[in-house]
Amino acid sequence: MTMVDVLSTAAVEVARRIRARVLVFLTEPPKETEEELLSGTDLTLVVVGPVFDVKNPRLMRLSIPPNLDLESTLNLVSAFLMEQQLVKEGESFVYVASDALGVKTVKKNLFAMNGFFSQAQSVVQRLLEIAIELSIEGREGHPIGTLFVVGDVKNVIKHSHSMLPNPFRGHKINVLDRNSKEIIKEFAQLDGAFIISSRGRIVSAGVYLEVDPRGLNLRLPPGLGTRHIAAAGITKLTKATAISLSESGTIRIFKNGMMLLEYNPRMKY
Ligand SMILES: Nc1ncnc2c1ncn2[C@@H]1O[C@H](COP(=O)(O)OP(=O)(O)OP(=O)(O)O)[C@@H](O)[C@H]1O
Repeated sequence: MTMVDVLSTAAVEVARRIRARVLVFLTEPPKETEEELLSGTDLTLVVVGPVFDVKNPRLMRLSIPPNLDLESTLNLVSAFLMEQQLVKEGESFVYVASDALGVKTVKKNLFAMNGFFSQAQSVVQRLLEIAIELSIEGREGHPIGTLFVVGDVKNVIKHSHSMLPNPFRGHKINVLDRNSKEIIKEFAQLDGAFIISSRGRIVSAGVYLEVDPRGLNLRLPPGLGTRHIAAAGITKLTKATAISLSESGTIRIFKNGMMLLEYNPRMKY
């Protein structure tokens, strides 16, 4: 019997006792657990893995950035479960990792819009992962804010201008390449936005987005400043997705002028 087998059996028992409705695997579950669960209990099984799939509503695969710390992973799983109405605020779910078993109670102040998790492609996920690290770590002891605009590069460029010579010109740096992370974090200290292709190539940084919010009918939470208006606005003007990191540590993802996710890794959820 492997460790995951042992933990899985215990997790089913814990779920039964605390009346949890969802069991989350942060690691590949044993095949028998899947079968046993789907026949013997009314638990929903969510497996965090590389593909998103809701074909079987009692056995879901959820794709979130793979290299997050446990707390951020569980927070994003919570957002997904709330979005799917699988748990309500105050309810708990049981999770199994490769060497741990735990219970997480879901709080309400994490916002994810319907469909976010099914849409987020790998480039957006990767930037979310980098934004989470930047939010937690800051840079040289200071909190920093930044903005990534992904996809529809031609149209994004039409609505922007460079504030400095493009440091990425002539370099083929891709956000999906593990080695690019430190470079991105370093250039995130520049004013302005990164422009990134839908395949992950960094086209430029230090870009000012020319967005006039009048007439765009953006529906944003109150109190957001110019970075966030530009982030939401560019996604209304183009087909791009924007990932903003506020100096306060909050990460927001926008598409079609709407906010799809709001998460602050520095906060306790
Ligand atoms: N149109 C824009 N295009 C690109 N970057 C922008 C734009 N507007 C603002 N920024 C960037 O956002 C930074 C912060 O601006 P501001 O404080 O108004 O935004 P904010 O939305 O309140 O963000 P934060 O929550 O981080 O303070 C600016 O210094 C600039 O680097």
